[in-house]
Amino acid sequence: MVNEAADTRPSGPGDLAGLRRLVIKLGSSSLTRDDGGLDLNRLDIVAAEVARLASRGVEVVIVSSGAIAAGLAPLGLSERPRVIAQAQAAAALGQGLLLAHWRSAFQSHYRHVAQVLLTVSDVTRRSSYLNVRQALHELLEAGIIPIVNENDTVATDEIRFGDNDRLAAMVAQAVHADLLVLLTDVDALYTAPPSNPSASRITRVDDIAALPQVEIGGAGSRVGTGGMETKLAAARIAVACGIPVHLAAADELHRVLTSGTCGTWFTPSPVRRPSRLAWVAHAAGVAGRVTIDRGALRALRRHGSSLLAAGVTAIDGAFRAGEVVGLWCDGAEVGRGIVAFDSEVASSIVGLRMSQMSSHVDTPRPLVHRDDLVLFRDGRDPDTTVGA
Ligand SMILES: Nc1ncnc2c1ncn2[C@@H]1O[C@H](COP(=O)(O)OP(=O)(O)O)[C@@H](O)[C@H]1O
Ligand SMILES: N[C@@H](CCC(=O)OP(=O)(O)O)C(=O)O
Repeated sequence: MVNEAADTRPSGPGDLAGLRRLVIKLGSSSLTRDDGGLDLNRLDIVAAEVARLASRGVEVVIVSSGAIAAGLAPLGLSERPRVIAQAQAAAALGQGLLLAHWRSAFQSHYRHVAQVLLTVSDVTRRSSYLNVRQALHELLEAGIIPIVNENDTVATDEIRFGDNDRLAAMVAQAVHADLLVLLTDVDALYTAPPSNPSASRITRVDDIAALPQVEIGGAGSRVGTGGMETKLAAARIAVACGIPVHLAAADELHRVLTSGTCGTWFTPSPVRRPSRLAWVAHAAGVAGRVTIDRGALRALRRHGSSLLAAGVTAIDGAFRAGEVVGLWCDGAEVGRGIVAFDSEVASSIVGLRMSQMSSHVDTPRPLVHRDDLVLFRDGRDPDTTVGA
C-alpha cells in the first residue's frame, strides 16, 4: 500500500522521480484514426509507456474513451450518432473491442488489465464511491491496470458525464493520484480554439481561478465530446483536490513522463482538500435543494455550525438520506452537503427546533452535519469552496 503521508506529487512538469500513482485519460479523438477505427498503434505506445512506469512501481489508472468510436464501423455508422439509443448500442459493442485491444496491448508486457465502467452516481453517491475506491485500490495493489470508462449503455442523458474528463478527475481524486494526465488531439490549452490564427499556447496555469480570458470551443474532432471546456472543468476539480494536471497531445506522452516540456501544466491548490469534501463540492448530481434563511447561513459561515432544520425554509426535489443537496439562500447556491434525511422527512421538519422533531424522526439530528458540508465563499465556483 502506498504511504499516503509522503508527498509524492510532482512539483512541476517532468518532476516524476517520486511519482507513486497516476491517472492517464485518453480522449476519443486521440484513440481513433481519421477513418474512424481505433488507432491500435496509439494503444500499443501508451501500453508500453504505462508498463515501463508499472515496472518502476508506479500505479497507473487509464481512463479510456473510445467505446462509441470503436463501435461505429461494425454498426455501419460513419459518425457519432445523436440518437442516444444508437450511441448506447455503439458503446456496448465498442467497449468490448476497446478492452480487447487494451488487453492485447498490455499482454506483451505481461500486465493484466481490468475493466471498470462507472456512472455518475457511482462516484457521487457516497456508498458506491467508497466501493469504487476500494476496488481500484485492490486492483492497483495487485499490479493490474484498471481501464475506466463511463458505462455509456446504462447512463441516461440527464445523469451522464458524457465526456471522460470530469470522470477522470473524480477517479484521480478517489485514488489520491499524484498527477492527472489529460491526453487529447491538441498540444496545449490555447487562448482561443486553435483554429483561430491569433490563439496562443498557455504552457502553465498556476492559479486556475485567475486563468486569463480563454475562449473555449467545442470538440475539435468528429468523435470527441466536450472540447476544452470539460478539460478545464476536470482541471478545476483535480487542482482543488491538490492534484496537478498535465494536459498534452496524446503523442507526447513520453515527453510528459520524462522532460515534461510540452502541453499545459496546472499547479494544484496548496491545500489538499479531504477527499470526502471534494466529493461533496464537485458531485455532479445534486439531488435536491434546501433553502435556508440568513441566520442559518451566518451560523454556518461564522461558527462552523451544522445545518439545523430550524434554519430551513423550503425543501425541493426528491432525495434520499446520504445524497448531496444544494444549499440555497436568497436565490443563490451557497453550499452543498450530504443530507441526513429523505426529502419527505426533511419536508416534515422544516423550521422545527431539535426539541420539536421527535414526533417526526427517531433520532433528532441536524439536517446536514458540519462534517458533511462545504460552503461556497463566492458564488458557485467550487474553486472558492471552503470546508465548514
Ligand atoms: N482554447 C482552446 N485551447 C485548445 N483547444 C481547444 C480550445 N477550445 C476548443 N478546443 C478544442 O478542444 C479539442 C479537444 O477536445 P475533444 O475533441 O473533446 O478531445 P478529447 O476527445 O480528447 O476529449 C481540440 O481539438 C480543440 O480543437
Ligand atoms: N464514454 C465515451 C466517451 C465519450 C467521449 O467522447 O469522451 P472524450 O473523447 O474523452 O471527450 C466512449 O467511450 O465513447
